[in-house]
Amino acid sequence: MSFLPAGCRVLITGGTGSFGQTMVRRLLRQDVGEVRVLSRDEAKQDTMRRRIGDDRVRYHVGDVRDFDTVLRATREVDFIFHAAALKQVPSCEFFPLEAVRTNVLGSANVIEAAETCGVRSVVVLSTDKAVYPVNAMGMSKALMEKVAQAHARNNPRSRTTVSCVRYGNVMFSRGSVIPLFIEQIRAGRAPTVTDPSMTRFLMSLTDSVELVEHAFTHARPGDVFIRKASACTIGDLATALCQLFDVPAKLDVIGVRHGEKLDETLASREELAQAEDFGEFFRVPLDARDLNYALYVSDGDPAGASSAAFNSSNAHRLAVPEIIALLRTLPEVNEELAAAELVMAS
Ligand SMILES: O=c1ccn([C@@H]2O[C@H](COP(=O)(O)OP(=O)(O)O[C@H]3O[C@H](CO)[C@H](O)[C@H](O)[C@H]3O)[C@@H](O)[C@H]2O)c(=O)[nH]1
Repeated sequence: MSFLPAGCRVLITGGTGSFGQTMVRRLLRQDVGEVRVLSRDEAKQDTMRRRIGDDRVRYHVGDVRDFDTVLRATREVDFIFHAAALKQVPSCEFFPLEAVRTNVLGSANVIEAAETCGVRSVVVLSTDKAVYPVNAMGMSKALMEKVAQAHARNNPRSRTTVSCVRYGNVMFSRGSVIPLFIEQIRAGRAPTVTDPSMTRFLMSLTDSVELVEHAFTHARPGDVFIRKASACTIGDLATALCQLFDVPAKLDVIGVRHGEKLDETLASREELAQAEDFGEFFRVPLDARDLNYALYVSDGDPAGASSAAFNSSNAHRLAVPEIIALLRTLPEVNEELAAAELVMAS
C-alpha cells in the first residue's frame, strides 16, 4: 500500500546508513517517482546501487554541512527524511564540534533548503539520547530537535511541515553492540559488556520506519513522534546471544565508555504531560506560544510535568527468553546463526 502520493520525489539524507537504506527499500515497494540519496561516502553508494538495482534511486555525493549540496539535492523534492548524523557516543565526546557541525548545523541546512524549495514535509531522525542529554551526541540531537521546532514556531505560514521522530537503540544497526557481541562470540571470545545492569530500549528497523511514514502524512508542524519500545539490560542481551549461539554465558565486563548513561529516556516528564498516547507511539505537540507568556495565563498547564519519564529502567523489561525471541526475528541474526552452524558442520 502506498502512503505517499504516486510519482512523488523523496530525499533521504544519510541514505546509505541502516535507517536510510531500510527507508529507501520500503519506498521502492511503493509508487514513488524518485528516491534521492544524499550521503558522503561514494563507495557505500556504489555498493548500494549494485545491490538495489533500481533506476528510481538517484545518488548525490555531498555533506549536509554544505548548504549548496543540500540545496541542489533538494530541488523538486516533495518529502525529506533526514537521517544523516554523527551518532557514535564516545567519538562525539572527543569531537563535540563535529557533532554540532553535522547534527545541528547540517540539520538546519536541510530544513532551510526544504523551506527554500517548498518541500511538503521533512521528518528528522532523533534518538533517546537527546532527552536529558549527558553526552555531546545527545546534546547535539536535542539541539537539532529545537531547530526543527523553532522552524515551525517561527514560520507559521510555511508550506513545509517539519517534524521529528525519536527512537531508542536500533538492533543490529551498523557499529552497534549486537553485531559486535556476535563477532566476539563467533571468534570464541566472551562478549565485552560495559555494565551488565545498563539498560537500553530495543527496536527493530522494520518496526521503526512505519512511524516515519506516519509523520510524513500526519505530522503537524513541530510535532515530535516517539516510538515506544521494550528494554533490556546489556547483561541479559549478552547472555541471550550466548544462549542463542550455544556457548557458555561468560561476560567480560569492561566498564562504562565515555559519555554513556546507565539508562536512556525516550520521553521526558515534561513531554509526557503534553503528549497524546497513540498506543505504539506518543505525539508531543509543539508549544506554539510566543514569548508573551502573560497572554496565555488561562492556557497554562498547572501540572507542568507527569510523575515519571518513560525510560529504559521503568519500561517493559524483556527477560532473556523474550530477548532471544526478538533476536530470532532479525534476518541478520539468523544469517549469522546459519553461518555459525555451517562452520560447526564442516
Ligand atoms: O563493547 C561494548 C559496546 C557497547 N556495549 C553496551 O551496549 C549498549 C548499546 O551500545 P551501542 O554502542 O550499540 O549503542 P549506544 O547505546 O551507545 O547508542 C549508539 O548506537 C545506537 C545504535 O542503535 C544509536 O545509533 C545511537 O545513536 C548511538 O549512540 C550500551 O549500553 C553499551 O554500553 C557493551 O556492553 N559493550
